[in-house]
Amino acid sequence: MDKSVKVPRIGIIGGSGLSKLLSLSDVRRVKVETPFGDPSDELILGALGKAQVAFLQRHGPGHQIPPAQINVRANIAALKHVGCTQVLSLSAVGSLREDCPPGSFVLVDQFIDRTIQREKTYFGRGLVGHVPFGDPVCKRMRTALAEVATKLKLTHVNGGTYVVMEGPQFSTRAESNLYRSWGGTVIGMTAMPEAKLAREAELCYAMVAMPTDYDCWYDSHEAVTASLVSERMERIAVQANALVEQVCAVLSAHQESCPCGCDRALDTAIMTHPSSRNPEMMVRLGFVVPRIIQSPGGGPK
Ligand SMILES: CSC[C@H]1O[C@H](OP(=O)(O)O)[C@H](O)[C@@H]1O
Ligand SMILES: Nc1ncnc2[nH]cnc12
Repeated sequence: MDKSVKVPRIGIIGGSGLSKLLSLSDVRRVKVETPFGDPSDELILGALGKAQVAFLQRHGPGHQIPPAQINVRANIAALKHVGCTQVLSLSAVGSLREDCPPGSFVLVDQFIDRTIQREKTYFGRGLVGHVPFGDPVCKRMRTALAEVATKLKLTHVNGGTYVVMEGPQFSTRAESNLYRSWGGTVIGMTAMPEAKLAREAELCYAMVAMPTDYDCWYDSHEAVTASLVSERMERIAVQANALVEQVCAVLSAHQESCPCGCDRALDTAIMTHPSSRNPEMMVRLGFVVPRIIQSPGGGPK
């Protein structure tokens, strides 16, 4: 890999209706091959103001990849490989709460993972690991997002639970009401396993959820359709871009180690004895977390 590609960057994952960043300059596209297969698309490297970023369309060019078939392991591995240390993820969601209307922003701090069909870990037989996940979102990133959202006078809620459903069909009304009774704030199909894999990759991760609809629970509002999601995302794109651009300026100043410990998640994670670790799995994990093989004596035990 060209060395100039690998500088400290902010990874930005764009979801439905957010296929590009409006003010990106010095743009170049790179194809990253990973031991986990191909990411959803080439990464778009560039500068957002003074911040170096890597943008990835989650559903691929022209929205070809459905939520359950996104190769999230490759997406996260590719972002890490080009030097990303923080990942800002954007997702169009249904709102489960009256006070998070379409057009607002929810700075998510928790998830309920209801997905069933997806590859969710870089670990496995021969290399067993369990990362802490009580606080799945990086507090330093979420604080920065809240400050910028306030400065931009965006309607936003700081904190909220994102229920991740399998899809691709939207929920039944009974399910939607069940998720509300669980304390869900928003519902979408893509935040998992993204957040889990970001933690295993020792990346800081934050999720900006953008409600486009009230799912199907709210009788006096239109129930969700894919067309409604696209239409509402078009309306919010300029505000979403402003939030991303301004928060990247703050995130790019995060040079020191993460106070929440996101960048050291593997320190306490690995169960398999060093002499019993599968060498191929170590190499694959090493693509994502190079320190695990670069410093066998000093890296995670
Ligand atoms: C087009 S409606 C359903 C689809 O939109 C959201 O995608 P993303 O999270 O990538 O913005 C939602 O999670 C579903 O995947
Ligand atoms: N109601 C909804 N359910 C799941 N994903 C969504 N994305 C946007 N709206 C959604």
